[in-house]
Amino acid sequence: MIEARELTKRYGHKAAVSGLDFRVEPGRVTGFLGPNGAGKSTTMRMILGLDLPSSGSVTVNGRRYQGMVWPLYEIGALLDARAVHPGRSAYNHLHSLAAANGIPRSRVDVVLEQVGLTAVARKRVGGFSLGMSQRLGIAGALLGDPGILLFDEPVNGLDPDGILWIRTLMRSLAAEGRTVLVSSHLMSEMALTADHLLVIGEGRLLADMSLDELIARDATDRVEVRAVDHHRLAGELRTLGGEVTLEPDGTLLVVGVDSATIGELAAAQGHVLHQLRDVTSSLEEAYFRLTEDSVVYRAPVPA
Ligand SMILES: Nc1ncnc2c1ncn2[C@@H]1O[C@H](COP(=O)(O)OP(=O)(O)OP(=O)(O)O)[C@@H](O)[C@H]1O
Repeated sequence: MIEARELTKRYGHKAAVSGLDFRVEPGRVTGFLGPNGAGKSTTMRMILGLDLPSSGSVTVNGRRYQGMVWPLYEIGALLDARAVHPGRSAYNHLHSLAAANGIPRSRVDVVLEQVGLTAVARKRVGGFSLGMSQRLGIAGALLGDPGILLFDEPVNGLDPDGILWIRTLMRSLAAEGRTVLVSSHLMSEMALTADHLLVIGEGRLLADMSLDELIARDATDRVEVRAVDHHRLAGELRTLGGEVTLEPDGTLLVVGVDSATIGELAAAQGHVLHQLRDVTSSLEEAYFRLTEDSVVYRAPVPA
């Protein structure tokens, strides 16, 4: 388990992370979300002892990372997959990591097999594709067979096969009872991978809840209707108390009247419908609404 208490990091006058309180529990994948500059990497670096908190604390299995004798047995991390000496082979890279951390050499073959790099183990890392480098980074994280794993943007730049592989790996690590914390900007991927979410904005905790709860909290039940005479139908739905938005393509978005009622009204009034469907909120929509006030870097939307 990872536990942060009032975790704060200031750079000069600016707080990158402000009073974060959270627990990352075992047995599930916890997604770590937030806009650019929200403080995700800074938090991960503090968990791993690469940065010291200005105040507050963060512990791994109840202890600070700096106090661990052999940390790779407790927590493994993928932060920057390209941060590997390019002239080394995958095998040598993992072997030296194992040797420096008191991990038996036999684990190197095990993790190479686990990430599918056995066939290229003797090749120079400098010639690896991004996907192969990510796999090597993950092999390094798994080397000590730790109970806690941290992945910073693990699917960045990966092809669909690579993304599916990482998703499956994370789910199986969590199913084995491990603690898995993963940051990502890909909402559709997070919706498929994470059970629980921590959302931060401008260094502050915005949400700490299950994926289902976050989506349900934001949900506004809407119905999408396409009708031949959409202007007449829109008027009739407004008379029923519906809030109706007319999209440029003629689609009506209706809040406040359910799809069964709309279907019955359409039949009674002789409307020809081309579409009638319930729309549920996605994680992406819930995320946008949650973080809209804390986006630091925002470009103007093209007209
Ligand atoms: N070494 C540093 N010195 C000064 N400011 C820093 C340093 N590291 C991070 N920051 C600032 O702290 C804030 C949080 O940055 P951080 O990289 O943790 O965000 P992030 O959520 O990981 O962003 P991204 O999604 O873009 O990776 C940013 O405003 C960043 O500019």
